[in-house]
Amino acid sequence: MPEPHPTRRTLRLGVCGPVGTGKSSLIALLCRELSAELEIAVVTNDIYTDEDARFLRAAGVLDPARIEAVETGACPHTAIRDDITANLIAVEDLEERFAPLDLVLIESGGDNLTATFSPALVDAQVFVLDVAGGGDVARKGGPGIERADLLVVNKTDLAPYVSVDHEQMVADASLARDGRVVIGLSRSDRASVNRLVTWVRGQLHRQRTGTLVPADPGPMARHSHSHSHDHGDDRHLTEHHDHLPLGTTS
Ligand SMILES: Nc1nc2c(ncn2[C@@H]2O[C@H](COP(=O)(O)OP(=O)(O)OP(=O)(O)O)[C@@H](O)[C@H]2O)c(=O)[nH]1
Repeated sequence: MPEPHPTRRTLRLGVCGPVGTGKSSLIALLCRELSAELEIAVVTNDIYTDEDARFLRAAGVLDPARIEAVETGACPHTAIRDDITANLIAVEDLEERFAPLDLVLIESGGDNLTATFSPALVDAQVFVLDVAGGGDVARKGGPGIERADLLVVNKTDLAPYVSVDHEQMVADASLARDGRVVIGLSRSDRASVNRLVTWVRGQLHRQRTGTLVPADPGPMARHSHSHSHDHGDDRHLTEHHDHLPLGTTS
């Protein structure tokens, strides 16, 4: 009878955030930095294509067979939070084919500020913003910004070109996060890359020692809608949860 693989649970790490903030680049960076010491695989999510998977395969940072693409066909958050089946199958397939894996990185399709991973899919999650999205984004809140395990304020090297004070942005984010970790990151700033890599190693250590408990950043924040009714100008304010992005009204 073949010997079973030793049971070393893979760390499943989610990376999400708005379109173009640098999620694929951050994953490529982590593969480059850690693939000599860790067995890594990647799952990407795109709405209509396998663009992110192709970008990562072309980056040459990992054996292309270790990169699987999920085509969500719908809003990216549905596949990482509402119905995670396709992602779980992709992760489990990689874990079986390349056992024992240390780390599976799961990239969400670019979404809005409300998207977060289900804790049933990932052990820990990173939310990525970038300075080019504006210095005020970190103050806008939402579950990812406020409660993801790590918030990255990316592309700090671009800050002078878009008139953003990235240190202030990191300070605003830290305030919104009640002490949870924030890293100002640029792929060209070695010290910031080291901080990111150290954080990932820390998660791996916590997972292996059984102290990493997947935390749900939660659904989008409570918000209110005013509804006008037919009876005169009587207006009712209803507070509830739904799937609209923050700041939109129905
Ligand atoms: N200057 C600078 N540019 C960066 C950095 N990281 C990523 N970029 C650039 O930002 C752009 C978007 O990066 P991606 O990694 O494709 O972003 P993404 O979040 O995966 O994009 P989507 O999957 O489309 O949501 C690319 O042109 C990257 O080269 C950085 O640290 N500094």
